[in-house]
Amino acid sequence: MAELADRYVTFYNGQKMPIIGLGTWQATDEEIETSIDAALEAGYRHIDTAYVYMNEPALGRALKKWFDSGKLKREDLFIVTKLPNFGNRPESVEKYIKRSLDNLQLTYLDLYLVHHPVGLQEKEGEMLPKDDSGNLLVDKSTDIISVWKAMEEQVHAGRARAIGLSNFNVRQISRIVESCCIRPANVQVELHIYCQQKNLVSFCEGLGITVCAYAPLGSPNLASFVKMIGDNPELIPTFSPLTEPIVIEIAKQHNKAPAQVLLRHIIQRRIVVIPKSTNPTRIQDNFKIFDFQLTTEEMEKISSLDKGHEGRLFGAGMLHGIHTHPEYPYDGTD
Ligand SMILES: NC(=O)C1=CN([C@@H]2O[C@H](COP(=O)(O)OP(=O)(O)OC[C@H]3O[C@@H](n4cnc5c(N)ncnc54)[C@H](OP(=O)(O)O)[C@@H]3O)[C@@H](O)[C@H]2O)C=CC1
Ligand SMILES: O=C1CO[C@H](CO)[C@@H](O)[C@@H]1O
Repeated sequence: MAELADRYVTFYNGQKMPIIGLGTWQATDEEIETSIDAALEAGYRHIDTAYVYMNEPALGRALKKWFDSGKLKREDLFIVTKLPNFGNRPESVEKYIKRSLDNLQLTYLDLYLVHHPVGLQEKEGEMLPKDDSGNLLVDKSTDIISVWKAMEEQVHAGRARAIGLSNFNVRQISRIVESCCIRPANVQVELHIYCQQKNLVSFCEGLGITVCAYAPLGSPNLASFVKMIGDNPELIPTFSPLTEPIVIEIAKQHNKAPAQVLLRHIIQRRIVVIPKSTNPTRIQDNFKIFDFQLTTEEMEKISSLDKGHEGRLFGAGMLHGIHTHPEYPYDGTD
């Protein structure tokens, strides 16, 4: 059994974030209810969503059911959601956090993240506002510093216990840290065996900022999403962490599944993971990562699989037009 301390990371303000949470991107309303039930029964206490995933209302209903049953209390859970790109304006932050809280039927969030440094224009009801040529409607006037000030106000107002950033690069995090009153508590970025974010992780560690890994299994459904939004799935790299031979070999040694080794490798680096699944068996399996340990040699073997920025799946190949924004974060450097 894992020590209790192994199951959390601790923010600089003392708040504890469960080191594994359930990802919910692409989960439909119907899937949310069964996956939340399966996850909470399996022991998950941390759920990751976002305004743009459009499943906050279903998640809110599922959570209410658990609270009403008396099986769990609000303070037992760690709920994360995110400010949409089209809310990246200081005057929009309060509006969107209030909408998320209403959707989730909650009075506070444990962590509220700026989803992305790139601001988009607002087109009511559209999650990815685009022009007639299919280019994202970027808003080049985004001022990430003033957006952050508005995020800080959400902590003062009691709507968020902690605030953080997602998809920001090291230089952007550094700009926020230099001018902030409340430091980001957590930074959520793409992180898996081929994109290990070694520089960003050590930069954040040095500042006492925790890191959360999205797409820890390599987001195997990404190409179908890219096709669905009208982008070219052929531009998405075909890396597949789940079928990496070194991972399969290590998994056999431990009598574990490749997904469990991928997740274990990340939490052993003291990084939070949020694997998404709507399949109850996989939800349970993904949580069974506290009863084995990778050896130093195994950690090193997996560490050597890193491709740095080349290993990124969520890059310029998707969201046509996003790279024209001055805050586009993935230019191949830190
Ligand atoms: N901040 C950001 O910009 C982003 C945040 N995120 C967050 O991170 C979460 C995780 O990332 P995501 O992109 O979903 O990708 P993941 O790497 O978590 O992969 C999820 C996919 O893997 C499948 N899967 C889950 N468990 C297993 C298993 N044990 N074996 C084999 N396949 C499995 C799932 O299918 P099935 O459901 O059928 O099990 C699903 O298709 C998101 O859900 C979201 O909450 C994600 C992307 C960007
Ligand atoms: O969380 C996310 C999942 O992927 C989507 C497409 O890029 C984004 O909305 C967002 O980054």
